[in-house]
Amino acid sequence: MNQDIPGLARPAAGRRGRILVVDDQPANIVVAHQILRERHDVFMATNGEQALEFCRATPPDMLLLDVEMPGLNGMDVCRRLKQDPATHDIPVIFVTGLQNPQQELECWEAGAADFVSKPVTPITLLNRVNAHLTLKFQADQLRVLAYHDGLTGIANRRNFDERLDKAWRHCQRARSTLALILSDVDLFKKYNDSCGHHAGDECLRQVASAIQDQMRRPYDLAARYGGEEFVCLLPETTLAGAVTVAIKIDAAVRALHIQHPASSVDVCVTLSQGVAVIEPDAGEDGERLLRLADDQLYLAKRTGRGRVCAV
Ligand SMILES: Nc1nc2c(ncn2[C@@H]2O[C@H](COP(=O)(O)OP(=O)(O)OP(=O)(O)O)[C@@H](O)[C@H]2O)c(=O)[nH]1
Repeated sequence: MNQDIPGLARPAAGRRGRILVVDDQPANIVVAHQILRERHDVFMATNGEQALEFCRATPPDMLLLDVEMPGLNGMDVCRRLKQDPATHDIPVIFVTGLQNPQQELECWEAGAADFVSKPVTPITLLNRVNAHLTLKFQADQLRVLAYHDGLTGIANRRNFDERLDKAWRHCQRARSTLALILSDVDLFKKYNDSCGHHAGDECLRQVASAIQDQMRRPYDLAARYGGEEFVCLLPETTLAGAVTVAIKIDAAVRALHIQHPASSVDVCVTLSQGVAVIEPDAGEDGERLLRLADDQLYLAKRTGRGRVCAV
């Protein structure tokens, strides 16, 4: 039905948005729902606390936020969303009944993406929502590209560096251990030379996926560390636990049965792995953990490859 409305912009990236409509007057929510429901999934909250709870639990793609509400008003809600890294990228469109420049200024300062006036004009509301959703989806896509490796699709080095820093501080606070596995494809230069770069790329994709499949806890991270080297970050994990994961990775990669005609280790592709565990200390950072794991990886290479060494 909306397709027939003259002047309607293309729906944002062809995707349905998840839009939270926040208004203390249920009748206003019903109006917004009627306008948006055909193209988007609409959720509702009738006060600020409910809205914040919804955003923390299941962040929507956008908020349509009433300015005047009893309790937490729209500006309070917006400010809190912008302070929380988990919600600060959600665009907020204020729905305002007053033509009040001072209030508008406060909304911009609170982090508004845009305004619409009550009573809302359906075509204007839809176009504003679509325009901001398009920007939001593009920003989401850029973030995925910036934090993931283009060849294998798993986390990239930047992603790992940031997560290592967070995991370090978390384990320091929790007085728990932080484990790290460095995994390097054995004799990969020879693999490329004998099978070709295209096969080399495909091999890295399969190895990455096999490693990723072994990450079973929500805070575990597998990343491509560089070339043919991968890293797994395992917060709150003991040495024994990390070695178990490394052995599973070893088995999963061998089970791929990728023929390596130039390997002196096995007939198929294998990994050398170094495992290290540390109880993070104040005044240090993840570099030491990386160095410890790298020493073990070097030991695995030197003592025959296709094995796990741990400290
Ligand atoms: N196909 C492909 N090759 C890559 C990629 N990144 C790195 N390489 C290759 O990986 C090879 C790594 O070689 P080396 O560092 O000498 O290590 P190795 O041959 O695996 O030997 P060991 O580590 O001692 O077992 C180099 O030839 C790189 O060109 C990639 O994205 N695709």
